[in-house]
Formats: sequence, structure tokens, C-alpha cells
Amino acid sequence: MSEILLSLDNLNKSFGALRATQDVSLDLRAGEIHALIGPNGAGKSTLIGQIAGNLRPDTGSIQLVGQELTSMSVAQRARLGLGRSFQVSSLAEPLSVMRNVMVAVQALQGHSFRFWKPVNHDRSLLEPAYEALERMQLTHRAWTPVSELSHGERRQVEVACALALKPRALLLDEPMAGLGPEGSAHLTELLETLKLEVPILLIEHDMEAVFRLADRISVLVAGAVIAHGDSATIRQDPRVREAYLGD
Ligand SMILES: Nc1ncnc2c1ncn2[C@@H]1O[C@H](COP(=O)(O)OP(=O)(O)OP(=O)(O)O)[C@@H](O)[C@H]1O
Repeated sequence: MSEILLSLDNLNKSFGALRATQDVSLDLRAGEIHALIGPNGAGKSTLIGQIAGNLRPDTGSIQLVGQELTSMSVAQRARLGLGRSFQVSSLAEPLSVMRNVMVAVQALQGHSFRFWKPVNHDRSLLEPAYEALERMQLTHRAWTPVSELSHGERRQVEVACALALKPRALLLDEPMAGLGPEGSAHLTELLETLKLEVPILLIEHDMEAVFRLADRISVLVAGAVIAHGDSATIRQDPRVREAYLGD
């Protein structure tokens, strides 16, 4: 069985009387895409918040490569190897693609105040940034301002920013949002290759992409995992069809 990179053990999180996460346990293994799906309000963002470190679970634990993350800050988790791309674009529009990725690397290295060294010539930033752009097939756009990129290319840059930090596991929150069929197909192809290097926990509304990409799917309803399995199992599960697919 493949190595477990990320594991969630009995996570619980309530907002007042609302149990937004209920006894959630799941893991992410080397070489896979594990998708987390669920209808609106199912608790996906709340769960991602706990994994990324923006929210503290009430009980339960989160481990990355066997290390306890639960009480670590967002930055500590990132340094330990938890990569994350965001639903809302966080790129600096006027800056080049390369510069955006280098800034992401710089933030992780904790050298935000290296005034004495021009960022554009710093090999310790350039090399990981270039490598990440290569993996997202974006080197031809390296010196283009982000403002000139298509929506799909911006999504690729966002993933590249996360990759440049050399994560052991990657959280992708709705990477297909707003992409047309072509952009979505291209990103799907890239993620299929990427997962072999970095396993991906994928939150995604685009069901076609989920069924095509995911090795395993966990279905969240009212904060709890109601089903878990491969695409074929999830498609046929009557509880999932009733709760999520509305069929
Ligand atoms: N900070 C908060 N305070 C109170 N309730 C919250 C808070 N954050 C989320 N909730 C509630 O927790 C439940 C789960 O919300 P969450 O945003 O995690 O769901 P989701 O699956 O990500 O939904 P969507 O697909 O619409 O983004 C919802 O009922 C929501 O209203």
C-alpha cells in the first residue's frame, strides 16, 4: 500500500450548535488524487481551513508525513510541506509570472527582507520557480505580466506558486472554477501528471473533472463523510446520488 502523506483523524469542528465537521477521518497517499466533494454548505471549506491551519479543530488530529500539524500555524505547515492553492486569485497582476512564483518561494524561505540582493538574480529563488513553471508548462510565459494571462494560465501559475515550495502534499481548492472546457481539460492533464510527484487533495465542483481525475473520492454531507471509494463506487452509491447528485 502507498505511503500515507497526510492523515486526518476524527476531526470535529462546530460553530455554535452547528457541527460543520463531524468525526472526519481520511488520508492522502503517495501518487493519488483524493477528491473531496459535497453539496453547498457540506463543510468542505471548513475542513480545508482546518488542514491549512486557518481554523483550529475542536478535537481530532492532522498529520503530515507522520508529524503532528494540528497546533501549527499556516506558515509552519507550509514549511513542513503542505502546499495550497486558493479559490480566490492571490497573484500580483502587474508582476511577471516568474516574479510571482519567486515571491512565493521567498515568503517560504523567510527572506522577505533581503534588500541587498536583487530578487530577479537570486538563484535560490529563480531555480525552484523555474522548475515549478516547467512542471506547469508555463516557461514560455515566465516573463509575461500576470495581467496578460488567460484565466486558465493564472490557475496554472497559482498551482506553480504552491509547487515551488516543494510540498509533500497539495491542497487544491476548486482549481477548475471559472475555466472553460478547454482550460479545464488542460489543467486536468497537468494534474494527472503532477499527482505522481505530489499527491493532491482536491476540492472540486466540476464533477466531470473529479470522476476523471480522482483515484478516491470522499463525499461530505452535513459535515460528515457519508461515502468513500473510487469513481465507479461513488457514481453508483444511492446515498450519494440522493444527497449530492440529486438523482
Ligand atoms: N465562521 C463560521 N461561522 C458560523 N458558521 C459557519 C462558519 N463557516 C462556515 N459555517 C457554516 O458551516 C457549514 C459548512 O460551511 P462550508 O463553507 O464549510 O461548506 P462548503 O461545503 O465549503 O460550502 P460551499 O460549497 O458552498 O463553499 C455551513 O452551514 C456554513 O454556514
